Amino acid sequence: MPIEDRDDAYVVGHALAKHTLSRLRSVETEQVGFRKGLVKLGRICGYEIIDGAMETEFVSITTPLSETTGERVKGLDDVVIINVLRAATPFVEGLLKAFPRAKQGVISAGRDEEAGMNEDGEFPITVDYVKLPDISEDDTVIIADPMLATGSTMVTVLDHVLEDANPERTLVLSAVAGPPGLVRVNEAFPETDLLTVAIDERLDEDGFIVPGLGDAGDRAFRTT
Ligand SMILES: O=P(O)(O)OC[C@H]1O[C@H](OP(=O)(O)OP(=O)(O)O)[C@H](O)[C@@H]1O
Ligand SMILES: O=c1cc[nH]c(=O)[nH]1
Ligand SMILES: [Mg+2]
Repeated sequence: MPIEDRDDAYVVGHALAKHTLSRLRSVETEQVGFRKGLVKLGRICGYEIIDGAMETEFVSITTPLSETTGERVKGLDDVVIINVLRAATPFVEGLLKAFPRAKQGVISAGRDEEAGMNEDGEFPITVDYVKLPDISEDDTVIIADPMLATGSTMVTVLDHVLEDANPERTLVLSAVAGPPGLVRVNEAFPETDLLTVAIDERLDEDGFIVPGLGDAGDRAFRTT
């Protein structure tokens, strides 16, 4: 199934993506299964991005027997993947199976859970480390973070990534998105495309996505 265009996001409709996300959601899936699931989901999403958002071109090929025409994906070398530490790490490992030659950037950005959500539904975000590659005007930038909840983290990340860059396309890839995060990122960065595997119902009073899958970082890294 292709990527579906909803009003506020594109949704990955691949059956294996939904299957894998359902395993991730289950409270019975422990650390190793959870981490492997995020890797697998990243790989599937990467293939879906190629299938749904990238063009192919015809190329001449010589097989051991004859000349023929084949197809290659255009722009595979012009991809930048940004890992939002920490929960995106296994997700990015999977994405790299689809884009093995991507340039990579890392941003450590986290919600200040102790401060909590303010009355506008935003978290203060602490940014500890930013290391980005050069981003050119031909590049497709994929910012990976499995959870898009209030959008506070992603807006901060996009501020950093797009501060000095004007890539051809910017994609925010999540596994699960909450409606407030989609609205916030769309308002702040209307040119950015949001792609997710599921759009969930709501956020709870602590800013967690419901039904969601809990705290992705804690589940993947076995912290509490
Ligand atoms: O949309 P938001 O409300 O900003 O929430 C989403 C953020 O929360 C999680 O990270 P967290 O701050 O828990 O850091 P971690 O990856 O280190 O656990 C998640 O990986 C996102 O980065
Ligand atoms: O539900 C949520 C919200 C933010 N971060 C998570 O890991 N899970
Ligand atoms: Mg976390």
